[in-house]
Amino acid sequence: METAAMAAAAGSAVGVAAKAMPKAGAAARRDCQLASRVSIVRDAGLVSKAGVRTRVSVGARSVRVAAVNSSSAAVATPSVTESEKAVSKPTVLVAEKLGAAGIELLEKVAIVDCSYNLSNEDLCAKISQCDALIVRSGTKVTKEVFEASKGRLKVVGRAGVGIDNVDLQAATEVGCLVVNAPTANTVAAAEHGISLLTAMARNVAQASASMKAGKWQRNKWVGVSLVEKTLAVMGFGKVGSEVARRAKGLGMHVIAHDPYASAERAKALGVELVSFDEALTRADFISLHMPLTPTTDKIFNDESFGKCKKGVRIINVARGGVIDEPALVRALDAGIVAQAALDVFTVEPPKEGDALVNHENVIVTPHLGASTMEAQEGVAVEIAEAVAGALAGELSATAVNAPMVPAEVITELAPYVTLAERLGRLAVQLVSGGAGVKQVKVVYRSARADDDLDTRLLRAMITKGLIEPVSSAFINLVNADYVAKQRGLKISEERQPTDGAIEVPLETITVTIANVESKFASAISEQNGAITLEGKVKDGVPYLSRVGSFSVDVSLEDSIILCRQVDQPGMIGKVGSILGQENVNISFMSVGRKSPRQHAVMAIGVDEEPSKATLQKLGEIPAVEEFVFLKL
Ligand SMILES: NC(=O)c1ccc[n+]([C@@H]2O[C@H](COP(=O)([O-])OP(=O)(O)OC[C@H]3O[C@@H](n4cnc5c(N)ncnc54)[C@H](O)[C@@H]3O)[C@@H](O)[C@H]2O)c1
Ligand SMILES: O=C(O)[C@H](O)COP(=O)(O)O
Repeated sequence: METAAMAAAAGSAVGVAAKAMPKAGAAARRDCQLASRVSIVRDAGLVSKAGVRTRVSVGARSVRVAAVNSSSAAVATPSVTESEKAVSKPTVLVAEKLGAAGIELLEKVAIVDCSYNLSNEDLCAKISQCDALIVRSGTKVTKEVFEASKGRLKVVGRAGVGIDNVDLQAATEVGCLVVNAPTANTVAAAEHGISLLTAMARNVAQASASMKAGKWQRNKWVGVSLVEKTLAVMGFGKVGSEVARRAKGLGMHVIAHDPYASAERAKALGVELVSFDEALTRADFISLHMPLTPTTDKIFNDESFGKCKKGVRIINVARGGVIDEPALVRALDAGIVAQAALDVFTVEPPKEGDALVNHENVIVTPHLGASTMEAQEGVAVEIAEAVAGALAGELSATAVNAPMVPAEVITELAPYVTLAERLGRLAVQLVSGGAGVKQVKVVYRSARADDDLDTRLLRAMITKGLIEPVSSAFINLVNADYVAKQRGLKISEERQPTDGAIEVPLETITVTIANVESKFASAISEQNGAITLEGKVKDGVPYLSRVGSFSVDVSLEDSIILCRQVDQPGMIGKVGSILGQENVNISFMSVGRKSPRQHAVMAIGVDEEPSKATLQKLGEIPAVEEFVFLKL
């Protein structure tokens, strides 16, 4: 159950249980989590009794057989037996060519539909049948695509680094996790940068073309040397630092500009970090390796070219959009930029007759930076593992739009995550009428230092618990804060230090909802005037420990009835016999009172939902002052 909540928090496969898992590498780790994965489907209607969980059909979500497109470039149509086996597998749409090793890995856990070159219209038509989508840089995953998925799409995998072709905001809004493959093509991109640098300096492309045209122009294609020249690496991240390392090997002086780079890492590579302007004024060669962001959009423009050394040479294997392309044409024509070597373009492919592509001092490649056999196999495996992991309920290490929560934190917090969701779920059911829930305060009592307790998962799950029972929203770690904000729900968190053992992450979690009325008045605390529920974890099981001002002790595994009564002998028997008459099994019962024979709150865990008539009979017991049934 814990993992069900966490999987949902991770934005992963709610309603998706992948049964056949591979046994090797990271996939084998997932195999060990089979039980957890099965529990993932609980939110989608899993029946759970006595610790035995069974997958039940939840409409179209649980039964999926490949809806394969006969026009697909690669289609694996399952045989009848395979289809049967595949019944509970998620569907992954691979929309751009992916290495075979990645496809094989995915096929072990999913129905894989490889449909390349889909138009936006075709992608939108297909996407509502898919749990995951894998793309490279050629597919625009727009808001329209997320809307067309109608909530089914849970993961977008970008088989590469740049995620500028994915609308992250739209993904986050619908709770779709976006993961990328940030490392496997680093060396390929760096090598391509160096290829372009050397090819440009020695006019390799032009000389080759001229010779193939029957010419022998030894004087025309005299190049420039690299040794002792200054190379400015703009963006000293993974690719940039690999380019720097290689350029040092060519005898170049390497400087770098990167507002976020570590000076120590630069020093270790013998690279001097400089300002943007200094990089421009000192460089003989400029190699671009920053992401395309609102800040870097057209950062190379008339003004910046104007600051460059006359005759500078530019290499771009990052993103076309970081260069104002008409400004580069002007700088080339003016001789400010002597040459440019470009792998990436603002619009890909560029329009026919594009002035930059056709400029005589420009060499071009069609976005080939990541295109080596080795990189593509690596990227395919990296993204397949990330997508399969996300579908299996793991929090991904390469998530782009969700906070990273280390695996050990997830394991340790598992029962608290369940507790958090259930407290939220119970608290919202206690609200009556009117204004709605706007202000929620969560108090964590813990002996841990602030930086030793990551509460993001807990907050997301409280949000899930608060919102899901009263709306059609699907909440997970990806979109919890966004959805809360959209709904005007303000969740504040407070840490209260205790003297307890630091081995225990949390002693209690308290959820309070202020400025609302309650359908169970005793849930309003005398202390703060707000609906107040406190919970704790005992032996790995979440418990409700306080309702309003009353202490209770009831495990949060089943639905509960809260009942305020005048404390007197025989109450437990009366309640028990009314529930027993309707065959409602009581799993747990506790009575909290402030003093004998005064008001008391009875919390009763029930395996079945009592009928209205039965609840009414409880209410008719003379000593019962109020009661409420809360569903978990
Ligand atoms: N042509 C290709 O096929 C190809 C292949 C791989 C990567 N790329 C692109 O190369 C770029 C770098 O990839 P990476 O894997 O090294 O990413 P990375 O995140 O490791 O590095 C990017 C670096 O740019 C820095 N940066 C951010 N804003 C900056 C700014 N305004 N000025 C200077 N630096 C800034 C960041 O601090 C970071 O260090 C990305 O745009 C990626 O999409 C292209
Ligand atoms: O960002 C990247 O990883 C590169 O631009 C590679 O893109 P590609 O996967 O489309 O080759």
